[in-house]
Amino acid sequence: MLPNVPEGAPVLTAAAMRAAEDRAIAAGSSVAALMECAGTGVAEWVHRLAAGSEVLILCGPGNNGGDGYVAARVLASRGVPVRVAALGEPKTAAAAQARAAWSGPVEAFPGGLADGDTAPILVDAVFGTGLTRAVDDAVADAIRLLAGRARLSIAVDLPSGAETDSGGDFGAGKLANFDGTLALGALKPAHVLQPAARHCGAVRVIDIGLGSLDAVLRTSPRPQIAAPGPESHKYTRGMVAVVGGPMHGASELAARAAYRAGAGYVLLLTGGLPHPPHAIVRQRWSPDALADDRIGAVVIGPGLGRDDRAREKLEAALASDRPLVIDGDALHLLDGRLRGRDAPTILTPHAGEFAALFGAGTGSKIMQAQDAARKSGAVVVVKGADTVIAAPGGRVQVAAPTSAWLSVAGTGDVLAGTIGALLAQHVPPFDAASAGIWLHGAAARMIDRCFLADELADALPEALERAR
Ligand SMILES: NC(=O)C1=CN([C@@H]2O[C@H](COP(=O)(O)OP(=O)(O)OC[C@H]3O[C@@H](n4cnc5c(N)ncnc54)[C@H](O)[C@@H]3O)[C@@H](O)[C@H]2O)[C@@H](O)CC1
Ligand SMILES: [K+]
Repeated sequence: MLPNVPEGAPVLTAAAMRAAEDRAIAAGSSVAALMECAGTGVAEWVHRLAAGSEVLILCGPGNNGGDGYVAARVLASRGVPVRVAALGEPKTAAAAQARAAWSGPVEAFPGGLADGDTAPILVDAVFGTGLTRAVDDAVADAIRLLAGRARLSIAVDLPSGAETDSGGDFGAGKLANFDGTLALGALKPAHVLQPAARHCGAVRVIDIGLGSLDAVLRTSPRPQIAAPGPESHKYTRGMVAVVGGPMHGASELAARAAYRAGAGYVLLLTGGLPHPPHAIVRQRWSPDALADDRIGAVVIGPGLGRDDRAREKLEAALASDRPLVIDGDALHLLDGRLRGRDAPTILTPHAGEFAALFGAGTGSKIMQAQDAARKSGAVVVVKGADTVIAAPGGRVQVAAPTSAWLSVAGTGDVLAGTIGALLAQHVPPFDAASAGIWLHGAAARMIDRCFLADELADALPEALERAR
């Protein structure tokens, strides 16, 4: 049930890590001291997890390899059987010092390891944040093979071959799958962005003495959502209007999710005959349908359609001064029409909708989301297995990876309704988006597999129970 990366944690790029390292050194530390901390921290985790089994540590030529030599020395001093295999001699002074302090043999990697060789515990300290180009095929293949054969595989800082800042895979499909990754000092984008994130396994951060870290990017925190009090009534709990269209199911799901996420009153503007759940108030759409100033948020897009009538509804929603969640079909009709809108606006595109709206951008998903938020003036939620939330002012979060079972029809509609409920309760838009994604992810993890979007909506109250 635990998310596999720490919540609310700073995420630093390779350059930001180097800057933090420089600050620590200026304050009296040294690369060797940081490496000693890192390697000792790795050894402590491995010692605990290895439970006496033999450990094979693969060391690269840079400081990631240096961490590996330190870990080997510390593990051996604690009586753990350790083997070290290295990709050449160390190229940095700190790594050479760590290598010199390792008194055991060093096997050649990958060539020196006999075919079929392995150890129950495999530690990858080949490359970390210093990797700037693709890893040789023979090296990538050997890491993948050894990690696959091991009972437990652990990456030091990053799976070797991961691109630190974009979460890309330098090896183009050759990254090994690890059971765990020990992030040194702080998370990096590759721990949360795909495809690298899925290769990390459970990520834990090791404190290496860098002090407090200031980062623009963080993982989404667990939200704190207050329960209603004695003074609450249906309108203070938040009134959500869902503007529907020809695909009734989608707007029904958004409306249901809004209630399940705590809204006090949900109005579904599609019309039609009454049917369960009767708590959803169904009305026909009219141009002045959004004039009720008790409406705290409008959700538009799920099941809206893309015809002239849909355009007319979107036009009215954009012209209103209500906070808006714009999703699905409505994103396809936007055409840059957000300019000049003062009320809070949240856009929730998936990758395809994002590209259609903002074009095929360059840079990491994080940078593209920040750019889109700046250009549109809206909070932009770029959905996916690595959902990024960006605000126009530059604030940005990545949600912890959640259940891949969310890849089913209707879950996006549930998310739009969930965010709508929080927005209607006057949660600021960035926080509403962040908390909505957290609730949605937590609900998915709780119901586990093969769920219907309706069931996801119905699991939101249990997720809310954990958001206190
Ligand atoms: N930044 C920090 O604060 C700290 C970093 N530490 C460790 O240092 C790592 C970064 O160390 P480095 O910058 O030395 O870099 P790495 O150890 O990640 O790798 C760089 C080395 O690999 C070589 N290299 C790069 N791409 C290659 C390729 N495709 N094929 C073959 N060789 C390649 C480089 O020439 C260099 O020798 C971190 O990931 C972490 O493990 C820790 O030791 C201590 C503190
Ligand atoms: K590594």
